Amino acid sequence: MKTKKIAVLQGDYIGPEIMSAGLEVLEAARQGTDFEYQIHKYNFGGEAIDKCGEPLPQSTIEGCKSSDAILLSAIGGPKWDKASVRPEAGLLTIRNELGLFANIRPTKINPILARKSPIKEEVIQNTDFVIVRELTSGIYFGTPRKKDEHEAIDTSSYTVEEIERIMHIGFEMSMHRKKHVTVVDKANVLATSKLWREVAQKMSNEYPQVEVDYCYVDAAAMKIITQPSSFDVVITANLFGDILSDEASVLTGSLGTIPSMSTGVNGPSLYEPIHGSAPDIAGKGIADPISMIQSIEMMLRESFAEYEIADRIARAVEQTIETGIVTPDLGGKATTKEVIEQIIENLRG
Ligand SMILES: NC(=O)C1=CN([C@@H]2O[C@H](COP(=O)(O)OP(=O)(O)OC[C@H]3O[C@@H](n4cnc5c(N)ncnc54)[C@H](O)[C@@H]3O)[C@@H](O)[C@H]2O)C=CC1
Ligand SMILES: CC(C)CC(=O)C(=O)O
Ligand SMILES: [Mg+2]
Repeated sequence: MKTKKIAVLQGDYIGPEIMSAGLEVLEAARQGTDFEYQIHKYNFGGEAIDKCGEPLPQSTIEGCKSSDAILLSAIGGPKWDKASVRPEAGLLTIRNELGLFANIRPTKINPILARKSPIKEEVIQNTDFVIVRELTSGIYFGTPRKKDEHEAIDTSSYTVEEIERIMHIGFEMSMHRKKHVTVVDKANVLATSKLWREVAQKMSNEYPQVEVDYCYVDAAAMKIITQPSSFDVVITANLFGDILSDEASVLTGSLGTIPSMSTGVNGPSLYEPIHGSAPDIAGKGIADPISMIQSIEMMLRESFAEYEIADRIARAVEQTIETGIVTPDLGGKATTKEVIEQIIENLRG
């Protein structure tokens, strides 16, 4: 079997802490199997600004393009908030450079974690949906963009082609799930959202088996909390998907547990937690590593078809949560290191 090349962007603040935790679990899980990989680390984000003067050096783009998959933890933080080019700009550019237009963010309730959720168990039970977020267009990429002392402008723009390709991913995904798509937009106000609906309505004719409904983003924000099990595949624009996925993470107990995959037409996919670099807890040894570990699990399934290793990781994480060895975001007292040690012990079980 060919050795897989994994590009690693370890990020800022808690980034390196959760990345090394995740890689330890990957190494423990693949032992005794024929899955071979090589890690190649590249400078990215704030770390790259410090070392190379820019958040996304060309060598990082090239290294990522030549890899089989990319692992990213999280970038940014107060150290670079006043930088002329912030780490976040590097994140947007890498998504664009690699053509990663679809960001898949799952929200699935684990019965053990359900007890940690601030939402009532009877409300969240049976929740299992994915947010399919458009990732390389919309207001995060709009021009003109302007800010001076008197005025600031952001522009949101979508073409039919950009909407069609993300709709296609979402509809296809629904065919392997409950065949239910919810298109989330603000079509009562925004021109881009009106176009989203038109494209969605046309595409729904190609998928007669799929039940499609439409929901304004403000109502969707409410329904995610009150009726989360009513969703299957949520297809939405860049900004709305960013916000709704952080909201959805509350259902599972913590933002620190949610992975994601960003994918495009060709080239490697990128796997990363949905959260940021959590500067408030960096260096304390208490960052929840589960989001990073689940991102690695997702990589094993989606990029490498290593289902057996991925399943073993999933079970080891679940067993660890069951024994109550969890970090403070999930109401526990364990450190990142203790969580990892327990997961590895379960893997060796
Ligand atoms: N993909 C990326 O790299 C992203 C980067 N960011 C950047 O991260 C920086 C911090 O942003 P914030 O708004 O504070 O969002 P954040 O997601 O970093 O943190 C929000 C809250 O969640 C907690 N949290 C996040 N991940 C956790 C984990 N694994 N374990 C335990 N608790 C966790 C944090 O401690 C904090 O209280 C900013 O510079 C922001 O731009 C934000 C989102 C995504
Ligand atoms: C920091 C932003 C550019 C990205 C973000 O919040 C996200 O992708 O979840
Ligand atoms: Mg976000």
